[in-house]
Amino acid sequence: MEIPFKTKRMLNFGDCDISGTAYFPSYLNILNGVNEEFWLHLGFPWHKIIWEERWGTPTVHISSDFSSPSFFGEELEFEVTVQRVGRSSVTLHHEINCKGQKRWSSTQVLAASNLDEHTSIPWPDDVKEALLACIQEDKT
Ligand SMILES: CC(C)(COP(=O)(O)OP(=O)(O)OC[C@H]1O[C@@H](n2cnc3c(N)ncnc32)[C@H](O)[C@@H]1OP(=O)(O)O)[C@@H](O)C(=O)NCCC(=O)NCCSC(=O)c1ccc(O)cc1
Repeated sequence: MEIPFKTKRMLNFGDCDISGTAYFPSYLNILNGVNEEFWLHLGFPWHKIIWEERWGTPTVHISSDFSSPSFFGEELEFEVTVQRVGRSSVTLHHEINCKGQKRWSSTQVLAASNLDEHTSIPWPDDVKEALLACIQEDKT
């Protein structure tokens, strides 16, 4: 996986208001799709960990700053940086740019959670190792 993880998303009709300006609830849904893709590339696809292993990564904190508007038909570039790995949490930072301009950013904390008991669990060893490798290998 490229570190930091990068991917792109086009702003579709359903992501925007009637003026064609991106709508922030859609941004969060798009961001969740980017997270899902990040976990897939990390080696832990959500359909496997949720259905086969019964743990997930619910968001316990998220904050966002929106600096410039985005519009219908634009392609947003997402960059995901792992900032911190705790016992059961990981802090991800997302930078979202388009055409060389910063559009928004978000800092998000996910916590590994047992999906039957709804309590946090320590990261499985291989997951923690993969997350820590993202910090160590990030040269930016
Ligand atoms: C995740 C929880 C089960 C964890 O509860 P607890 O067992 O009491 O956890 P802890 O207090 O141990 O906290 C776990 C870690 O998160 C950290 N944490 C908890 N809250 C916060 C906040 N607000 N900020 C920062 N860090 C936090 C905490 O410091 C722990 O970090 P470590 O030291 O690294 O272990 C519980 O907080 C919860 O269910 N919260 C609600 C989550 C939710 O509804 N999120 C919104 C939408 S759901 C969602 O996004 C999603 C659901 C399912 C999926 O598979 C994927 C995504």
